[in-house]
Amino acid sequence: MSAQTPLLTVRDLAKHYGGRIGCTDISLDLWPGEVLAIVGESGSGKTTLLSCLSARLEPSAGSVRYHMRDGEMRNLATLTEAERRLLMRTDWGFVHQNPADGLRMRVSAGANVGERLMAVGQRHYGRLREAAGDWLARVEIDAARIDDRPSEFSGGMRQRLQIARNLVTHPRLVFMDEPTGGLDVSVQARVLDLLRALVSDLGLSVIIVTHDLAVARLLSQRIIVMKAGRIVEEGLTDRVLDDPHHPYTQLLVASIPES
Ligand SMILES: Nc1ncnc2c1ncn2[C@@H]1O[C@H](COP(=O)(O)OP(=O)(O)OP(=O)(O)O)[C@@H](O)[C@H]1O
Repeated sequence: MSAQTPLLTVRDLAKHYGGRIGCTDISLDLWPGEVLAIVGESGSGKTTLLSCLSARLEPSAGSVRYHMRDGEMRNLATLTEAERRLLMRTDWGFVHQNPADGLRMRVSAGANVGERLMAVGQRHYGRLREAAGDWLARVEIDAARIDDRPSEFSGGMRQRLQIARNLVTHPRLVFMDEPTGGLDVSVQARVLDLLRALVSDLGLSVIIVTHDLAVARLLSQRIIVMKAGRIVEEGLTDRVLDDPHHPYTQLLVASIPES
């Protein structure tokens, strides 16, 4: 794929809930290998935007186009349900804040990872198990736990398992919704380190929603700041956080506790 072609192109996107604005006037490009953070206070439209970008919610106006593996730029609104599901199971990942939303809690850790591979046609039991074992190791879960269910895992382990389940198919684009939001602070740091290493090793493109500017600083190269459904500022993460131009961003940055 040409480095000159964006992976995702968003133009004049809006989502309304009745008379209420979810998000509006959103235009952006995501480039291959780029990590983009969407930040803003509660109710600013982050989740609405992420849902529209990941084809979970139909926009009220505007377009989201994705550069498919075959090179075609497709408007997500024109995908068939089968095409959309295939994208979600293969080329895309989605890491939820609550691991239970992205895992099957009553099947083993190994099966949680293997299942995504089966969806792309891998059938050989030995190879599925080997790949699952490799991925558990990559997310620092002891191989001896492969037959345990996620319901027997700690919160941090569950989140690492959810990450493994998402990455096993080598997606090109991973959406993340507050991936460390539900974890204890001490556990957050380890999951963040792991995410950062995996994103860089695999050259992933990521769109991450977070209200935590420290998470945005650690993971993202570019940031968009949302307020009342609109983008009020965007730019390179270090620039936006070190030299915020919009008064709202200045307020957000000022509210980070000094560490
Ligand atoms: N299903 C819905 N029905 C009606 N209004 C909604 C719905 N979902 C979101 N909204 C409204 O859209 C706006 C944006 O909400 P959204 O959940 O996208 O914000 P957010 O930035 O993700 O907030 P949080 O950080 O609290 O998750 C809010 O005014 C919200 O009340």
